[in-house]
Amino acid sequence: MGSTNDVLPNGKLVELAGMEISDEEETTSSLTGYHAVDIGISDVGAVCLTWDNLIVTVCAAEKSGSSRSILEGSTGYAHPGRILAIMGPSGCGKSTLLDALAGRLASNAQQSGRILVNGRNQELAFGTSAYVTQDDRLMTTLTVREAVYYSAQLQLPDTMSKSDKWKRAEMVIKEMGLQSSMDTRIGNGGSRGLSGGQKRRVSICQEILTRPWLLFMDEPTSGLDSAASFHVMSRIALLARQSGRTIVVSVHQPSTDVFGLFDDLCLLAYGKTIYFGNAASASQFFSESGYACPVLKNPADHYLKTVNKDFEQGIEEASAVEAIRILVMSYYSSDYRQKVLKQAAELNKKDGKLKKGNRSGFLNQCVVLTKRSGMNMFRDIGYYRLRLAIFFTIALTLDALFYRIDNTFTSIADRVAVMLFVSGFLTFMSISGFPSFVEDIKIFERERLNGHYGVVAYVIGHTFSSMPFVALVTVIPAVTTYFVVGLHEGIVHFVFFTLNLYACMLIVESLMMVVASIVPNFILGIITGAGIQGLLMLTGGFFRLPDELPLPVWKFPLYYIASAKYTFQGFCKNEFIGLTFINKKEQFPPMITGELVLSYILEMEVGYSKWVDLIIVFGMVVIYKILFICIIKIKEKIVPMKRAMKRSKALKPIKS
Ligand SMILES: Nc1ncnc2c1ncn2[C@@H]1O[C@H](COP(=O)(O)OP(=O)(O)OP(=O)(O)O)[C@@H](O)[C@H]1O
Repeated sequence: MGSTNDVLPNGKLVELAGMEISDEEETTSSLTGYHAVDIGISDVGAVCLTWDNLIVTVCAAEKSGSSRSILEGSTGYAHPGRILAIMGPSGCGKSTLLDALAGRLASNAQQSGRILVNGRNQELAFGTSAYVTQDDRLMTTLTVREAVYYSAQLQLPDTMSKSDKWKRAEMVIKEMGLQSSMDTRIGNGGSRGLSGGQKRRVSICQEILTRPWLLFMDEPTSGLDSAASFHVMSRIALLARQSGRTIVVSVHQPSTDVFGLFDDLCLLAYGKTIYFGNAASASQFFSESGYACPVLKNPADHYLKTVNKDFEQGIEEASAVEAIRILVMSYYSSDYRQKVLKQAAELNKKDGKLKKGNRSGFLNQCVVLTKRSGMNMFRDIGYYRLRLAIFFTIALTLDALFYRIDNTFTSIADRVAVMLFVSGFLTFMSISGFPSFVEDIKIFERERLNGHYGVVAYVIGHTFSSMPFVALVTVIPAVTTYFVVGLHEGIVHFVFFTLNLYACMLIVESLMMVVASIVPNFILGIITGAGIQGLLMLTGGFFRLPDELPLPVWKFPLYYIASAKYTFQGFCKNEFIGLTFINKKEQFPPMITGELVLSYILEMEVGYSKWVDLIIVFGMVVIYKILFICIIKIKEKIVPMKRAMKRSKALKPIKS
């Protein structure tokens, strides 16, 4: 069986995955006798992670309030310079353990027990650790080179030159064996690009760029063949051993070679700890417990097969249940567990505040995010290109239906219809960009949690990158419609019409951003966003005139905060003020001015200029952006606070 010692014989110069590790970089731990880089916690950022009696439960059925146990009192540690592998059958709680350690448990999960980082109860989110999650949230329109290089620009400090960032990006791409796919787009279901295993490696590239001191990886080898798995894991092993990084990985089915790269092993079965300790000693533990690994069999396969009861029935299932029971009991009464407790206690003595890595500056992040987001919007057909084509087609249809409207009484209804359609329906259709935006938000959440950049930089990047595209989907329909339909003549009127339409688009975009921050699911988000839009349009003062709106709720405050009120009002003021309409039917007066149409027929507030309406709408855009930032910040503050409260409760002495 491969072991750490096979790979890194003490006192020898060894070659691992093409790179050298010298004996000077290794010392032997006084406690367990293994080879690890002895890192002085206070000098550098090395991270010792320990956890004690970690219990995680989730609400099984929210109404009944019953909960299900996912982790049942896990105790262990992750040591600088070593790889800890978490193994176990599917659904045994590997990801849950990683999430709990990384401070990322789902909101319906309850956690108790103690997690200490360098001997302290401190949070692990936002830049203090990196986490390669199981789902690869990548910008699918970018090539491998672009994705990793943008990541390098976002994460690596400004003191590093651009060429060095390029070199680092290329180096990690090569380390992950992606050099032949450098210029392939990542792709997704619609546009085929990289394979699942290649995407996995791009995710890893992005997280190891900065050489994080603590790295969590959920199934880093899923989708990879055994050779690729070995190469990927050996690079990660090298990262741990050469520079004292602490690495925790969950793995499903490692080959013998890959298993040989693990230093420590946490073997779980249905939430219970079967074994924790030196990976190489697991074989001995299984033998001592009566489940010896047959000769020439992959030990990882043997361990997993022994404790998997998912596919067994009757007597076989009972034997797996029995094996789990015996192994759990055997482990809890063994020296292996005593060693773990001792090692964890030793690691907890090393007191050190967690340091955030030195990252790229705010301005640089804004510029890089603007460029990256702009490129994504340009390449993603769903973001703006399809919308532009549809808006153009609709603009042509408006031309055909309202071609050169005249100045008669009947044109009043025509003009109102055009204004309503433009301010209502065209902007309503801006919701169609929401799915692309939700994908964007998911990437933001991953990168934000890993501390790549902050929410303000993201909002600035997204806003600036979208502005030219929004301008394009505004100007093209505006030019196509305005003159052919024959709306109010004059360049100033046209400019106002275009600016107001631009503001309409921006406000829907900003509103949808807020919706996405609360409902980050594109089907639920579209329903919610469309509902809010519909509500704001209905109360905007056209479908029911302002004086007819029920006073509570619909008039105060909805009518006054509905952007549709100001956009529609702005369009109508721009259109009607200064025009006179001629009557050709005898029962009506011979003419009526646009001002009278606004104040008596449409009951609009004509006491102030259309420019004020426009400024109010732009002000609302800013308010929505600030609201988005606040929601993200509040979520970021409240979730860790809740966890800290749960943890401090759990810090009460644990009964043995
Ligand atoms: N937030 C949650 N709410 C409800 N159930 C959950 C939650 N998180 C995890 N679980 C359940 O806990 C169990 C363990 O899940 P987890 O993802 O940790 O397993 P795993 O060992 O990583 O599985 P796999 O190897 O298949 O990824 C599963 O049955 C899962 O359905």
